[in-house]
Amino acid sequence: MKKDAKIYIAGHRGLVGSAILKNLQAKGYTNFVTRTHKELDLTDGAAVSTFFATEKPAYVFLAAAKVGGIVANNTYRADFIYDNLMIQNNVIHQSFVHGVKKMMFLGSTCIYPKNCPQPMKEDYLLTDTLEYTNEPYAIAKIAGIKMCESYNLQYGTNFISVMPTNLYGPNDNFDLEKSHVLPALIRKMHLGKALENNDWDTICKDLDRLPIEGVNGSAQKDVIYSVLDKYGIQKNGDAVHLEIWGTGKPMREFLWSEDMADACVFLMEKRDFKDCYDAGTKEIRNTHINIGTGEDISIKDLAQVIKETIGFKGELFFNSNKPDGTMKKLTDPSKLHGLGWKHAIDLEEGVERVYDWYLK
Ligand SMILES: NC(=O)C1=CN([C@@H]2O[C@H](COP(=O)(O)OP(=O)(O)OC[C@H]3O[C@@H](n4cnc5c(N)ncnc54)[C@H](OP(=O)(O)O)[C@@H]3O)[C@@H](O)[C@H]2O)C=CC1
Ligand SMILES: C[C@H]1O[C@H](OP(=O)(O)OP(=O)(O)OC[C@H]2O[C@@H](n3cnc4c(=O)[nH]c(N)nc43)[C@H](O)[C@@H]2O)[C@@H](O)[C@@H](O)C1=O
Repeated sequence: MKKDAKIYIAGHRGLVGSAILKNLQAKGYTNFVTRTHKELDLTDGAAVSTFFATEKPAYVFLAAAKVGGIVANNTYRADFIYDNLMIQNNVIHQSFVHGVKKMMFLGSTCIYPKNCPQPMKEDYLLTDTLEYTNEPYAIAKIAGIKMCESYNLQYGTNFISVMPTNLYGPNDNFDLEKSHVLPALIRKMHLGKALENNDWDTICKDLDRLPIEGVNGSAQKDVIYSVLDKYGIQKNGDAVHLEIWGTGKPMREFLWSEDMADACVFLMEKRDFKDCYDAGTKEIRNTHINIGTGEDISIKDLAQVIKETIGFKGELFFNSNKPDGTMKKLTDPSKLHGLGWKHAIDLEEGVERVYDWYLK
């Protein structure tokens, strides 16, 4: 990529898209085109076609998607499959029509089977059935990989796909019902700590409940107690109890979003679709690449790390009425490591950084 080449980052305000933009800027790239969801709805085929015809980007990072945690995926199943298929179909197809030099499609490690051998190699795609909670999202992501691969084979395009593990960092979604586990636990424990300190100012700021002075009245406090209760944060006497969804036993692998962005830019600069050609078998194999750390942690232990970082002293309880999802999904990142890239930020440091960001 030349430093002045026109680069479209779809989803530039999101967790990953914002980190990709920052990474490219730091590396000296200068020519960006961006649109918010409001300015360009990527599910609208005609609007996407007009956008590509007008802007003619040379490179595209497809980091826009309908994204959410386990409950959001399981609840809004139709939205997750429809929005994601439409967004990626439109962006991939228009990238072909308008001669984009290289496009990167972002998938997810939920493309791998529910009971996949661990750690998960790229080879294990489409070898067994998927985890039910995010099956619609995963099927859209698998379609994205196969769409890139098929356009490359039929039309000679250069579209590459990456499959990131669970990500976290600045500009994440902290919605307590729809977000992923790491931002959800940061926010819940931040609120839990404020509740054990009777810090109503912090609670109100966090819940966007204004005017702040009003909460000293007991009626307002009751409202706040019921909001916190809905999110699994309760006060019994002086003790605060905080709900963790599921059994706490599932294992997850977490990657700092800025490391993820660095890996994306690294691969965009270094990797082409033709690199997937296996000279031995004369086949195109594994057209996607895992992006992960190769290390995982149980949800229970993750909760402990966040608890210690934030300084929340209350008790954690596990609600097994909420889904666990897949019990383990650890990537095998050896293909990426073999190309010369490895992550830099470990989980403890990342949790500290994202909590600092959240406080600011
Ligand atoms: N977060 C994670 O843990 C993981 C994410 N991924 C994948 O990485 C990619 C980026 O995810 P992440 O950054 O977390 O997601 P975010 O939810 O943080 O950001 C998604 C972005 O997509 C944009 N967007 C959503 N729908 C539309 C639409 N219909 N039209 C235009 N823009 C739209 C949003 O725009 P706006 O800001 O304007 O609303 C937002 O900027 C996705 O493909 C996701 O599937 C994969 C594995 C894990
Ligand atoms: C990245 C990946 O993310 C999704 O899959 P997931 O990893 O299962 O998502 P998650 O982060 O929401 O949950 C991880 C684990 O954590 C537990 N858990 C505890 N307490 C909370 C909690 O408070 N919130 C959430 N969300 N989970 C919690 C939760 O029960 C589960 O066992 C995909 O749908 C799909 O989007 C995808 O690709």
